[in-house]
Amino acid sequence: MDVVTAQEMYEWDRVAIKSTGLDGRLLMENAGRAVSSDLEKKLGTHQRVIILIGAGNNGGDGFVIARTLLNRGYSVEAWQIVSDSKVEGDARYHKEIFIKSGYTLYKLEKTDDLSESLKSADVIVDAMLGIGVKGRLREPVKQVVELANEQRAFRVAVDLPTGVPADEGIVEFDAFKADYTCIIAALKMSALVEHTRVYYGEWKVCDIGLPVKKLPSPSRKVWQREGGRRVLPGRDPNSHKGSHGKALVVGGAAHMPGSIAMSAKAALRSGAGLVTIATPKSAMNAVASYVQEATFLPLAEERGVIKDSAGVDVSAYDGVAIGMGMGRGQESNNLVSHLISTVKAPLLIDADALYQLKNLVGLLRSRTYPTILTPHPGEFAHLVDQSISAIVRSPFSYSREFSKAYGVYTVLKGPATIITAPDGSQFVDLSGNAGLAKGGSGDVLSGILLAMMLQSGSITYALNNGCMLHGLTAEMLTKDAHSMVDLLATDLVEGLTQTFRTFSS
Ligand SMILES: NC(=O)C1=CN([C@@H]2O[C@H](COP(=O)(O)OP(=O)(O)OC[C@H]3O[C@@H](n4cnc5c(N)ncnc54)[C@H](O)[C@@H]3O)[C@@H](O)[C@H]2O)[C@@H](O)CC1
Ligand SMILES: [K+]
Repeated sequence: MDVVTAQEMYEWDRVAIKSTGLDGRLLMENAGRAVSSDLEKKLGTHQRVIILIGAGNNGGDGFVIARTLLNRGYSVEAWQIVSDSKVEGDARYHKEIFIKSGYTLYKLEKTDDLSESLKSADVIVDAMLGIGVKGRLREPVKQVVELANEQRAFRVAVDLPTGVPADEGIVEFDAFKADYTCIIAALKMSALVEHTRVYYGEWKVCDIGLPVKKLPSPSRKVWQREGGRRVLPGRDPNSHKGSHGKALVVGGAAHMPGSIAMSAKAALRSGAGLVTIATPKSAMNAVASYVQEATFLPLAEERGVIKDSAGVDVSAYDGVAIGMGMGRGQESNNLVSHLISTVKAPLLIDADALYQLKNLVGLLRSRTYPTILTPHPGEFAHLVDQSISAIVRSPFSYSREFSKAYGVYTVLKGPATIITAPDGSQFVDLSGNAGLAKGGSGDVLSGILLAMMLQSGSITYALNNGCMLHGLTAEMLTKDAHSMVDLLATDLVEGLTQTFRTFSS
């Protein structure tokens, strides 16, 4: 599923019309019908529907929806909220068909009249503005949006909620608050960004018959379960432990043995052949009691945390992850820079090692093997010297810029996790739920990602699938055994068993 900006959507529209001769009015008819059919699944036959229609093509979709639902016998009032002279082009064409079909068009003259109608509505459909919105809402749209938001009716947006920008990064806006959004043709970027996604409610993308083969690819996609399943690494019947990769996880401290232990166990549960844990000697017993299958590489320590361990030999491993529960003291800085310079295999940098990376970021460019960073927005903000709110408002551009500048894979974690490759191509993983918002989930993810990389020819597929397996496990566990409140990271490690049994079969 592609994710587009407003500009990319307009380009799709242009290419579709130019390359095939499809008429814009036909696309509008398709859009309106697709939305109507989707909406019908949510409508009771006696429910009163009010459709709010604006001046542009989003309003044009509204005329088609109103006509289609009225033709199908629903109780619909269509309200044009702008003056007649503003309705032009394809929207005007569909307005005329609506009127010639014998239906009444209500026009906004006194807000009180619309207000009365809205009060008795069961469903309010917003076809006022779509991807063409510019800046804060102007009157009369602003007032109508405020009125609609006050009602108890079920609110449905067409394409995107009026006022919400299609792109990331725009902070000042007023918007229709939808319970459900029927998105036209392609998912808009703002549906995945924290401060705008809340306005969409639940959503679905409706197909309007664009010529898929002809459309330019936006190089930004949602990673989907079926695609993921197809590229999940299998288990060769003749394989042995060496066939599935030797992993090294580096981190832990005497007062924080849990993180590295969970990463190691998650890596084993995700199919790594052998896992070695490099940790201070004083943390080893605690870690070993949780992961009996791992071997150990004791590291020099001072007061329970890793001390300068620059000499540690990492040549024997097929993949390395560093940072989980390591602590942020300067002592481990040399170790991080040593691994960046010497690991001749995929190197995943997480948690406290991301913190250390700030002074070492220039070294990343010299790596010839894949480097993977797995920050949450706070860690990423620290790394790139931005505020957390700047990152969560523009996660796509910040992670793309960073990945391209330093030649690394960035896994920016969140409700929509964005996985960016060094060439700037991006995938979004939407699996998981709020049960994951707890200490330790990230450690488990690092272990899964490391194991997936050992077993897959493609780092991107490994990361996408690793994020998805992690999220699916949370979803599965909170469906039966757990709630989102009590779910623990160790539950995720154990839950991987069922995810692999069901997802990879
Ligand atoms: N393939 C496509 O791209 C298709 C797009 N369609 C629809 O067309 C929409 C885009 O149409 P348009 O480009 O006409 O744009 P919109 O319909 O989103 O908005 C344009 C109108 O909004 C007004 N406007 C902009 N900012 C405003 C503000 N802050 N306050 C008040 N009024 C404001 C403009 O004056 C203009 O009249 C899509 O969202 C979708 O609903 C569909 O008709 C089908 C095909
Ligand atoms: K809309």
